[in-house]
Amino acid sequence: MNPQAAAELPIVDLFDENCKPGTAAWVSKCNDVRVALEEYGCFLTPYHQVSSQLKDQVFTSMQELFDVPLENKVRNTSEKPYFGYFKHPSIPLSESMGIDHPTTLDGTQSFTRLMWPNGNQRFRESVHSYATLVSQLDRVVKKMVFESYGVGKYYGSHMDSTSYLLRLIKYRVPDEGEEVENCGFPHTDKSFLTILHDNQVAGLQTKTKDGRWICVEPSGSMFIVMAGDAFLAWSNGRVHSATHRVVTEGKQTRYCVALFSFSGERIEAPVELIDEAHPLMFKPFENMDLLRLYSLDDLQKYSEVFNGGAN
Ligand SMILES: O=C(O)CCC(=O)C(=O)O
Ligand SMILES: [Fe+2]
Repeated sequence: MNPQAAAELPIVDLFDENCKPGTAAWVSKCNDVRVALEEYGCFLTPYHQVSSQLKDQVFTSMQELFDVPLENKVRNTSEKPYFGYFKHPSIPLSESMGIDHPTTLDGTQSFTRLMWPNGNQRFRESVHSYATLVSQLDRVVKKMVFESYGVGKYYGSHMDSTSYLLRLIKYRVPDEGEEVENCGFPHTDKSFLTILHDNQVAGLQTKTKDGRWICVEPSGSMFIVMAGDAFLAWSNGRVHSATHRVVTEGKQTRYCVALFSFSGERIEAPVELIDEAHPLMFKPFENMDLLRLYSLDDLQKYSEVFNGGAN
């Protein structure tokens, strides 16, 4: 069945005027955010703190970035999977690069130096401002969900331990005559939360709980907030982590900026979220271990471990 182009995903405006922490409007908004994440695993939100000008700068900078020579791109390495330059035969149209700690000047500076040894101030500044602003959206969403579950007391230490990865992703147009099987690599994110924004070229699809694929409208003025598997585990299975994929039409290049947040604390459901109706679903684990476990690079290694492989 073809995916539906449904305006079905919830839209939650987190920053409307009346919505200040402590007010009834805030409590009701927290509820909307929580319910959206429980039902769909994602929602759309307008976020005007990132100006149109800044978005344009980021996407223009991304075009420049993917034009740097491959020998520069491959300098973007990391011991953490998906934090570096990534291109995989199973997703032939896409390549991505990762900026670790993008909300710090050091993080954006060292990445920029790898790509442009003589510097590229416009790139560094726009990416740093973008990541900083979007990380504030990440904070608000989590504050709302934690409060909505009545466990706001864990929010501070959770955020203190949180780290970010900014992944810049390109989906190219296939070359003439190039046959590609574009099945879009369905997956769930291993992050706690992911916030996506694209250059208004469609492609993202998410799977509903009842198994239907729906096309997410190109983001435009909206940002897509999506829960990852770590959030699901922390919430003891209440938050849904939606399977999603990117299937582009192949007529225009799609760029997507994804801010992933990872918890530095052990992922462990708060005791308040465990009861008879909700017995503990997951043993405590480290967010980064989850990422490593599922990385494409490491699947081979782990399948050997699981199969008891001797070598
Ligand atoms: O390009 C997109 O919209 C989504 C990318 C994505 O799902 C990911 O990088 O995990
Ligand atoms: Fe994803």
